[in-house]
Parts: sequence; C-alpha cells; structure tokens
Amino acid sequence: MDLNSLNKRVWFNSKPEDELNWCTNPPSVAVREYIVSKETSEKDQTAGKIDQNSSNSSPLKPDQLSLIVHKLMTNGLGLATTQDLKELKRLVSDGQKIWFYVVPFTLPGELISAKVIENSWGYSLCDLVEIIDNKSASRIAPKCQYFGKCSGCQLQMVDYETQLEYKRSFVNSVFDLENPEILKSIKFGEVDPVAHLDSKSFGYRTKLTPHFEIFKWLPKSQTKIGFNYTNRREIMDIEECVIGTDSVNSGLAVARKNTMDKIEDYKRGATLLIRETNVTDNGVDKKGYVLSPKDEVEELVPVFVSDKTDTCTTYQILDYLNVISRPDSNWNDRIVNPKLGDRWNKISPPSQADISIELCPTDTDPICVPAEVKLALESGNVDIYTQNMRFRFLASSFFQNNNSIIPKLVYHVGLSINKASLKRVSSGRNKITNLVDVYCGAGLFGISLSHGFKSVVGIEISKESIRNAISNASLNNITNCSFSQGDASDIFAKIKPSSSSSDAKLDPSITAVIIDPPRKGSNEEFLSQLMDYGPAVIVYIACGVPAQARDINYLLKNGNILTNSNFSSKNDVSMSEKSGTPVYEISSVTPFDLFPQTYHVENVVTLVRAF
Ligand SMILES: C[S@@+](CC[C@H](N)C(=O)[O-])C[C@H]1O[C@@H](n2cnc3c(N)ncnc32)[C@H](O)[C@@H]1O
Repeated sequence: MDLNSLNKRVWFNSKPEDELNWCTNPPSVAVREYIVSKETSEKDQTAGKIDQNSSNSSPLKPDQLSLIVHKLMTNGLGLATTQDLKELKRLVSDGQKIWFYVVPFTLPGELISAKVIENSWGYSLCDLVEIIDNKSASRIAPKCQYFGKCSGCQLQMVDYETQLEYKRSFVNSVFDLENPEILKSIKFGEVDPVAHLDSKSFGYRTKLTPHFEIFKWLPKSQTKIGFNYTNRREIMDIEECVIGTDSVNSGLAVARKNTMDKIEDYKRGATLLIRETNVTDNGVDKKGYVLSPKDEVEELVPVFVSDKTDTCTTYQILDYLNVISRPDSNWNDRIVNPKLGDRWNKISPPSQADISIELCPTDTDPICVPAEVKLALESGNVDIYTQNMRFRFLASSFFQNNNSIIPKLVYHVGLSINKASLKRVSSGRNKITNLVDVYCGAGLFGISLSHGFKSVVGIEISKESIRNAISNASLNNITNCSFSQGDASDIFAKIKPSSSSSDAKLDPSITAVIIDPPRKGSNEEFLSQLMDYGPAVIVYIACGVPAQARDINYLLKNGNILTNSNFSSKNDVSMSEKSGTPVYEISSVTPFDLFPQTYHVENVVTLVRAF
C-alpha cells in the first residue's frame, strides 16, 4: 500500500501534497496556524460528514473519549484511536477511514480518556484526562509538580532507560520516514544506542527563558512568569524547573522577584534569560546566573512554540497506517526497539593509537580558577569551563545548554575523525590534519579539538559569536585556529579546492568538516558546495533530526552516499572515480541525550569518504 492510496483514507484529502511537503520543509508556526484556522470550520464539517458514512470514530469535540494509545511519536505525543489494534487493522484492511487522536503524556498500550482540544487534518489534538487501564510498565511518577500541564517536558512519566530507547527509535523513525534507504546505508545497519549521562537526567539545563505577558484585564500583581501550558497559548506560573541546574533555578527566583518588583513599568511583557556561568572564587565553585540585557525588552517571545514545527504528525500517521496494513509487519518493533545492544559503552580514555587527537574525556567539567571571570557577570557574558578549556560568550548568543555531556559529545566527534584518519593512514593515504568547523558558534568544537590538527578554520554567521570564537582561541592560548564571519554558502563559494592547491589548509583530502547547523538544518546550496569540495570526513551534528535526515537524503539522492544499490557494481565505483563525485559511507549515527525528559535529541552522523 503506498502513501498516495493512504491519503484517501485519512481525512486530509483536500491538500495531501501540502501536508507531505511540511514533513520535509515544515512551515513556520504562523503559516501552519493560518492554514489550520482557515480550514478548521471546513474540516469540522467534513469530519462530521465522513463520520456519518463511516463505521469509525467521531472527530467532533466530545468532552471525553476512551482511546487506546498505539505509539509514541517522535514529537513525544501519543497516537491513539478509539479501536484496539486488532480492530484498527481490520478497518484498515477493509478500506475504512480512520480518525486519529494525538494525546500528550500517554504511552503505547494504555487505555486513556481524553478531551479534544482542536481538530486538524486527519486527527484531533487532545488533553489527557486520565489513564483508565493498562498503565505502561515504564510509567513512573514525574518529579516535577508542573509536569502534565507545562509544555517544557514531554517524557518525565517514562523511566529514563525507556526514554533512551524511545529516542533511539525516534531517530530511526525520522530517517525511515525521510527515506528508508538512509538506514540501509548505515555501515553497521543501525542507529547507535543513545549516549547519555544517567546521573544528569535532571538538573542539567544551564539556560532558562521564562516569559510573561501583561493583560489589560488582569492586575499586574497577578502576572504569571513561566512557560506555556501544553496545548495552549497561555503562560503557566513556574517557580522551579527540575531539568534546570541549581544555579539557574536560583537565578529564576531572583529574576522573578526583580521582575515583579518593577512589574508596573512593563506595558506588554518580556522574556527573561537566565544562564549558568561557571564562576570560581579562590578555588571554591560558586555558580552564578546572568540576566542578559534582553530582560528589559518589552516584547513577548513565546519560547516553546517553535518545537511544534519540527515533526509532522500527519506524515507519522500515514507511516503508521502503512506499517500496520502490511500483514507481516512487526509493528511493535517500530515503537520501541528493546535491543539496545552495547555498541555505546562508557567512554574510556583514548588508547595510545587514538592519541593524535588530544581530548579530555571526563564526564564532569574541570574547573579552572581565573579571578577575572567574575567580571563576566557584569558584562552580560557567560563563562563555561569544559574539557580544561574556557569559553566565553554573550548570554543571548548560542551555546550548548547541557554542560555535563559536552565532553562526551566533543570526544565522540574527535574520535570519529581520528578513526577515519587512522584508517586512511593504514591504507597508505595522508593523515587528516585540517579541520573546518562550519556553524561554529563560539568555537566549541573547533577549539576543543584544535590540539589534534595543524589548522582549524571556523565559519559562523553571527558577528557576536565569531568575536567570541576569536577571543576564546586566545583565552585558551590556541594559535592554530582562524575564523571567518559570514553565511556558510557565501564563504564556501570562495573555496577553490584542489589537492595541489598552494594553500594546504584547503586540501580536501586531508580535511575533516564538522557541520552543526541550527534546527532548520543546512541547505542545498551549501550541501552541493560541500560535495564539490569533497572533504575526507564530514561530521553532521544536529538538534533538528528531521532536517538532518532531509539533508542526508539530499546527498543520497545525488549519489553521494554509498548504498548497496547505487554502488553495487565495480563499474559504478569506477564511474564515480572518473567523474570525481565524492561518495561517502555513513560510518555511524549516534544520538546524544542532551535534553533528558523532553523528546529532543542531538544526533551525530559521521560520513567518511569512500571514493
Ligand atoms: C546549533 S548552533 C552550533 C554552534 C556551535 N557549533 C556550538 O556547538 O556551540 C548553530 C550556529 O550556526 C550559526 N548559523 C546559522 N545560520 C548560519 C549560516 N547560514 N552560516 C553560518 N553560520 C550560521 C548560528 O549563528 C549558530 O551559532
């Protein structure tokens, strides 16, 4: 059964192509909301009409529905119907129309009651009312008093081991949805288990951005400062965030008090930015908080809204229908893969053979003690010590928000490049000596890994971040790093690579490229420039896995990824060698749990040039 025929079964016949496009290019929240609000009345009518002609469930807005949850989607929401799986399969094979329900805080197999909040194409978004029966064995009591209402965390009700299994299956599903060939191209045939730090599954987040809004009808003294409610554009008053570190929580208390003290001055609202800085004083660790100049901005910036754009519920429903409609499908495997395997063991110090990249693979941040760091608090800067290095950046600019796992992530990136380099050397080719860190921010990856390379070039669009990167290299006495400010494609357009180039820094055969773009991913222009360049290794780090899968698929479709089908014969290989088109092997796909208790996952894909 193909996706086109399934389109006729679910109730978004009007514009199925638009829906599918969203999956690869999700529209902005504003566009999506516009389309949804424009279509809502029509959809409700259509839904009612279809309901009369169908043996199936009602998509109208009843107060309470009994539902069975079938799977946890990659956005952390449960996918449910009124039927059990057996009945659902029967209806699907009879060609009946199915209406789905999307319910947060629910787990596969659970019988729940839910209330419809709004209807969308093919499904209704619901609030969970209660778990009626078949409570999941992995369900635990959440740690946070706000969990279940606050939109910040989606998975606190799941034990941590199962969260990791889910995240691995999320990465699998996202690649599978984009193009099943991607998974087949992975060298070991599977996504690695999720790398994590068990001890830091709470109290890890070093940045909080609560916000508030002033309403004419509400006395200012009753203003709520916090995060949005789940499923609502309304702010929930939050006094503490259990995924935040102790220091950002103490910052939250101060920021809330300061704001309420001057609340009469605000006309609309603001976002507060609270970031942890590692400040040490006379060897005693004294973590502090920073309120950026932004806390004065009289503008509401909703914090969690963008989360909704990076997955496509409708597409996942289509995929689910596709899977359960196959008589031989082992659908259960796609919900959670219980076989974690042990390919990701605890990081051990590098062996002698790995030493050409020097790293400090510790799980905790080593603390250095420069007294002048205290000034950072006054200037709106943040200082982070990690891997025996010091990074300073403007509080409002990008830096990873989970310090505890940074060493493990950076170490993995360095080790992936080093392994590829050693392999090249063992087959008589040159060692990788150059690193290009694209989307480098304040220089975290390039500077941390600089000891393993002759030269490092960082590329970054933000002027502020590039200034930070340059001064971070000198703060750490690193002399082999240079940085270029500008759009990645504009800078790559100027590179004229050739292994005989007089500028050895640009020789692609001895160069590794790290790309770590924003959530929306990279773009075709940059990816094709990267392929024209053809470096020895590419490490693609992503917080937006759907966009990463789209970008990898772009390379796959253009013949740049080694698959069984496209390079099975010797002829193909020699053709590729003749044409000079670089062909890469996906040597590993390793998710990192930078965001425990939420559905987010950071994913690292390593591409090693095969020809
Ligand atoms: C996810 S952050 C990664 C930063 C850095 N690698 C780190 O881990 O700290 C993405 C970075 O890409 C930068 N960026 C966004 N669009 C860009 C573009 N078109 N060209 C170059 N850099 C860009 C952003 O300013 C941001 O610093």
